[in-house]
Amino acid sequence: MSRIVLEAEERAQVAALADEVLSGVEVWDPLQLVDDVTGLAERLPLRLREFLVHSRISESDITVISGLPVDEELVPTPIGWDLAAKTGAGQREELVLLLCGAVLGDPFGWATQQDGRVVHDVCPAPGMEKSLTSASSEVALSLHTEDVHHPCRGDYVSLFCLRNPDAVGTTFVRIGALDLPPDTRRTLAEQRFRFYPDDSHVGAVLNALDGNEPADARVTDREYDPGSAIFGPAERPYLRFDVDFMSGADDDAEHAIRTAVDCFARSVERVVLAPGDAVFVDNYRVVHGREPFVPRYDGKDRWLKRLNLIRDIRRLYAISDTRSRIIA
Ligand SMILES: NC(=[NH2+])NCCC[C@H](N)C(=O)O
Ligand SMILES: O=C(O)CCC(=O)C(=O)O
Ligand SMILES: [Fe+2]
Repeated sequence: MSRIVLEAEERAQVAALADEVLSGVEVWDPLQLVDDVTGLAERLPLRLREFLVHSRISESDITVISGLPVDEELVPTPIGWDLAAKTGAGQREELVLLLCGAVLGDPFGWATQQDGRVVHDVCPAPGMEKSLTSASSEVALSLHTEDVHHPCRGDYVSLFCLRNPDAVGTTFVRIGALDLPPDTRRTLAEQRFRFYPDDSHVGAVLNALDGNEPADARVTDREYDPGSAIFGPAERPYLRFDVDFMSGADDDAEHAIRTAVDCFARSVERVVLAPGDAVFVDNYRVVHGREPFVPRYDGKDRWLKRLNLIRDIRRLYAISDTRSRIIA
């Protein structure tokens, strides 16, 4: 994990940049700003930019910025992402995340997720306590690759912490730390797996199931080509994994999934994000999840902003028929 802690002066510089940009926009819409943030990010503190560029080039597994500005008069935590969207809660924080993220990659979103927004809210929602989505609380969010089903899933998933009063941990397994038996590793590297949209993708799954069925019971409106769970350079491989939304083609492949899950449990690390911390998780090198917690619904709940980043937005344009940052 690589970490930078901003000095007070650097924090003030980021806040001033964000305030200046915000004062020039009439209606806050991150999608309108997204073409500009890469240029604006040139005005972040030099030490921060150098740190992020180095992270990108070295493929740092987990990159943390501490000491980013969070509004001292931050509004209460919205009760669910849809309320956050409706009220426009945490706009300056969305912009701060966009500015930092733009140094690592190009921001994009999903038409099927959180109403097609570019910046998401991660906060607990009533009725979702035991769901398999980021709005859950009482159950652990299993270790996953973000948006495991899609070839254009993010190179990074980034999380900016606005509140975390109960010190709930975000969990990680770095593929470099995984001690997989050789035969399991070999099986995972074969194209014997299918990956499905997770339950946060509304409309991507035709029959919403209750989460207890095997992943391949999720009948969808598109074909899911078999792929491998481990791929890329042998000396520095990539991982694609979400036990809740993948299936193996045969008994051996299913067994490899279960063995990998057991190995994850032995290599899991945790980071407790504090307000002002942003983490950029390399979505090819690391699976991430979250510990369970008790939701409050009193305005003081844990609250993160989330942003997906792809290293080159053209990978997305190339498989689309419109030039959009929102994957249909
Ligand atoms: N194993 C899982 N629960 N995967 C889904 C992860 C949560 C999903 N990314 C969301 O935004 O809600
Ligand atoms: O809440 C967290 O710490 C992680 C949530 C997560 O995995 C996500 O929002 O994709
Ligand atoms: Fe996630």
